[in-house]
Amino acid sequence: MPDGHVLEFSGLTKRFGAVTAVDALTARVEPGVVTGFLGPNGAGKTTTLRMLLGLVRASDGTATIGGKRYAQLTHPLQTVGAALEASSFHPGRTAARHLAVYAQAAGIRRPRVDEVLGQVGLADVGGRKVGGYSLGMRQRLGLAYTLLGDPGVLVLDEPANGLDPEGIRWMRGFLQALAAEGRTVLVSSHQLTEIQQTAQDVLILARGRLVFQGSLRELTDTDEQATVVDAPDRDALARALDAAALAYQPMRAGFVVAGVEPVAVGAAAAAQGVALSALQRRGPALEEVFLGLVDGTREAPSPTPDVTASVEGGAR
Ligand SMILES: Nc1ncnc2c1ncn2[C@@H]1O[C@H](COP(=O)(O)OP(=O)(O)OP(=O)(O)O)[C@@H](O)[C@H]1O
Repeated sequence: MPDGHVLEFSGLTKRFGAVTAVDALTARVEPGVVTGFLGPNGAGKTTTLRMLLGLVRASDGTATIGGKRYAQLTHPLQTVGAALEASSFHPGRTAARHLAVYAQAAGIRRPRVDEVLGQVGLADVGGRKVGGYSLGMRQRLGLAYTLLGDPGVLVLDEPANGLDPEGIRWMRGFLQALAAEGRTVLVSSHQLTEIQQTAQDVLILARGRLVFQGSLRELTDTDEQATVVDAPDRDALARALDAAALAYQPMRAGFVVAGVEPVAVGAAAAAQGVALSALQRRGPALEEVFLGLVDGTREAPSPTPDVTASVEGGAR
């Protein structure tokens, strides 16, 4: 099994004239998990990936794969498989022929072509000309190309573009399986919803700057917790909350009590003998946090508080 490598960006900067497309990006991408590279259109994701792959020269800083710049890799296709958005395939060539050309150039044995076509679900159509491929089939072909050298690192730009819901589900499972094998998988997207169910970690870029790096779980681990509580007798519940001086907002799913833990809300209800039908903690919606970070109205969540660290440390 190929080893994943750490991807490291250090002060990475790219200026196009007056435009700073990527601004002092410092981040690490670890093997073994799918990492989402998120940001709105124009945030600088593609430019970052192009610098990582040696396609664009950085104005400043470095981007390395296992400690080496792309140009220093002895066997690039066997180390990192990359599919950037505009992967172009000659329409008059078959998918198998395309892959065979790349395989030969990289010293990869020919049977590998059929293997990767099978892996991405194109085994039956590998002999067809790419000109007749749907966008989703081209995406799969792009992925097949990245897998040719059985690399430990995969870098994919918007791989779900053009896929139907079934294709998106397939891609999700496929990328997670590759990461579970120990590979490094970096996937860019401008849509949180696309990444949400695939990635464990995320880097979020806005206007060329890193606004968040961490796990998706940490992203919503903010102070904006609330408790949602409900009871068959809502009037009695309202009286119990009033008696405990807890402010609440009636919603369809129950009452939302902002900034109060479920245990305190449950105790208030119990004190008045009110039976509950629901009691749960609610964090801010992920989408809300993402958009706030991107438009600058929200700060990145602070590092996990000490109390959580010691609980987790104690459990180990
Ligand atoms: N070759 C170039 N010359 C001049 N400006 C460029 C060039 N390439 C990118 N830019 C600019 O750099 C910024 C970042 O673009 P980039 O394509 O990296 O963003 P992105 O996050 O990948 O967006 P998208 O999701 O739309 O691809 C944009 O303002 C873009 O116009």
